[in-house]
Amino acid sequence: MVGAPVVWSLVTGAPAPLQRLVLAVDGPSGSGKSSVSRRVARVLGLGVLDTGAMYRAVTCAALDRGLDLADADAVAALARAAQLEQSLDPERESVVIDGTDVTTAIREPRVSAAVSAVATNLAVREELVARQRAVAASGGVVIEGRDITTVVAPDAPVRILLTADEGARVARRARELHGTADAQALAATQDLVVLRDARDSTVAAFTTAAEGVVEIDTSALGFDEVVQAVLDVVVARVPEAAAVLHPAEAAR
Ligand SMILES: Nc1ncnc2c1ncn2[C@@H]1O[C@H](COP(=O)(O)OP(=O)(O)OP(=O)(O)O)[C@@H](O)[C@H]1O
Ligand SMILES: Nc1ccn([C@H]2C[C@H](O)[C@@H](COP(=O)(O)O)O2)c(=O)n1
Repeated sequence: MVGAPVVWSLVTGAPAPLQRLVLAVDGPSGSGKSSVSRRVARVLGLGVLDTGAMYRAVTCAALDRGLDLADADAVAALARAAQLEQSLDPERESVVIDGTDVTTAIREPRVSAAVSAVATNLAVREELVARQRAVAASGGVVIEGRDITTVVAPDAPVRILLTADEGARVARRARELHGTADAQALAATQDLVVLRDARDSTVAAFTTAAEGVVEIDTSALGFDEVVQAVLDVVVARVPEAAAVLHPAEAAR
């Protein structure tokens, strides 16, 4: 079919050069970075680090301990002391903080509503960025968030900013949360996306691409088309990646 997306699939294990690869992905809420990064990691045989989950885990622990999130020192102390274990396996999402499995809890509305207060705490950011850089140093990973292309891994060989217009992002989130993007669902979702981005953008630049970062506007693209666009950038920047990819024979 003319114009049908060609989706890459993995035919062999990732070659040695990809084991050192860091693919940095940023974007605003609903741009698709978590879902796209997970799929790309699977296809390339890489790990995936969801850095938003780290901010969410600290938020969860702070709320569970009854901390006042406005108490920047107390929350930063918690972040510094926290034992955070996170699966990098794209097939298995798992987040454990100080022995408590918060994989599901970090997605609860109470955490989504509060996480910006933690993500805008500069001392918390310093701690979590250091941990994210340690993962980047090991390589073989897709890292996604808001400041990966600019702060965490500005030297990564592949850096991508996923964008989408506000309407598309709110509609995606509405479908995810309410199963529909009707007027009521859109209204209920608008602030979740727009206000959080406004708060988060006070500490990270994720709306315009920094120099050397490839922007992919996903507004009019389907999920598989975005995955392919990302893989095309990877192959353009790291030609060795082509050795493990071939066009899928049928749409996946
Ligand atoms: N190109 C696309 N077209 C339609 N829906 C998409 C597309 N990409 C992702 N989605 C869907 O949009 C929703 C939001 O995607 P995702 O969670 O990956 O975004 P995100 O950028 O990581 O957002 P956040 O930072 O808020 O977690 C998901 O339900 C996902 O399946
Ligand atoms: N590198 C990052 C990753 C995430 N954040 C903020 C943005 C959100 O408020 C929160 C949770 O992220 P999400 O799971 O919705 O992607 O953490 C950030 O500031 N920097």
